Amino acid sequence: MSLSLQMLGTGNAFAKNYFNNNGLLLADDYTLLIDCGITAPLAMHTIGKSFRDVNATLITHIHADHVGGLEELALTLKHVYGKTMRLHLPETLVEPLWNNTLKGGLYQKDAVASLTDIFEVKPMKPGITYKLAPSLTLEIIHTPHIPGKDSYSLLINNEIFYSADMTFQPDLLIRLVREHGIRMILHDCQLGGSGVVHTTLEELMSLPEDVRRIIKLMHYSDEQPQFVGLTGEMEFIDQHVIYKL
Ligand SMILES: O=c1ccn([C@@H]2O[C@@H]3COP(=O)(O)O[C@H]3[C@H]2O)c(=O)[nH]1
Ligand SMILES: [Zn+2]
Ligand SMILES: [Zn+2]
Repeated sequence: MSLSLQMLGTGNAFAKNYFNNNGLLLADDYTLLIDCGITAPLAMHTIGKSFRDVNATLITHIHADHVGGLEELALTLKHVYGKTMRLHLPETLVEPLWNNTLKGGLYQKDAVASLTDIFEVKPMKPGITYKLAPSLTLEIIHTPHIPGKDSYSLLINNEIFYSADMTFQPDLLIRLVREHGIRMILHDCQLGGSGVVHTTLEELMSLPEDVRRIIKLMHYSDEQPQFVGLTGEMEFIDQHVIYKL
């Protein structure tokens, strides 16, 4: 069994030197796109891949750096390739993703009036393990981000935690490592300021050593090069590099 991750981008919502924090999870010959932000179509083009190469897409929450590329994805697949993308997403996001984000661009009288008319929708509930492919299972965990905006982190194969955008949750992280045996944490990382809607580097640095040791940092600002070497045991992941998980 082979599991790898290639981030299409590792930047935060306002980064200009990095694409949006979206990733390709490669489980043997199955590819899952985790989030599809505004820059995802260009990032895919940059690494020489097409949305046709993706078996399914998963959405963590509704912010443009995570869903802004879905209109292009859906229209390209439908009108250029005659395909439909399988879309895994928390059930609470199905209605707002359509009504608040995609309807404006994708609605078509008598043809496309809901998310299920343009995607193969697979709603998910927290606490249930979903088998997406022979060597890939996924569970969603509701994690705090912005008041009133549902956001969900991921448990991959019951051994890797992939954070959505989230505020600092030390108890969850410690529990995942010490009680659940998680062996890797991919975490969003705000390099400066206070962690109002994201987790800051300073907060992650305050975690115990056994937790820090398995953290990889993503969703960072253009200031990232100034922080290389200043993150303790935690390493930045680079966009487009394929990491064996
Ligand atoms: O109360 C708020 C709400 C939002 N924001 C910014 O908007 C961005 C939206 O995408 P993001 O979730 O990746 O990051 C968010 C932040 O950079 C913020 O700083 N404070
Ligand atoms: Zn984001
Ligand atoms: Zn967000």
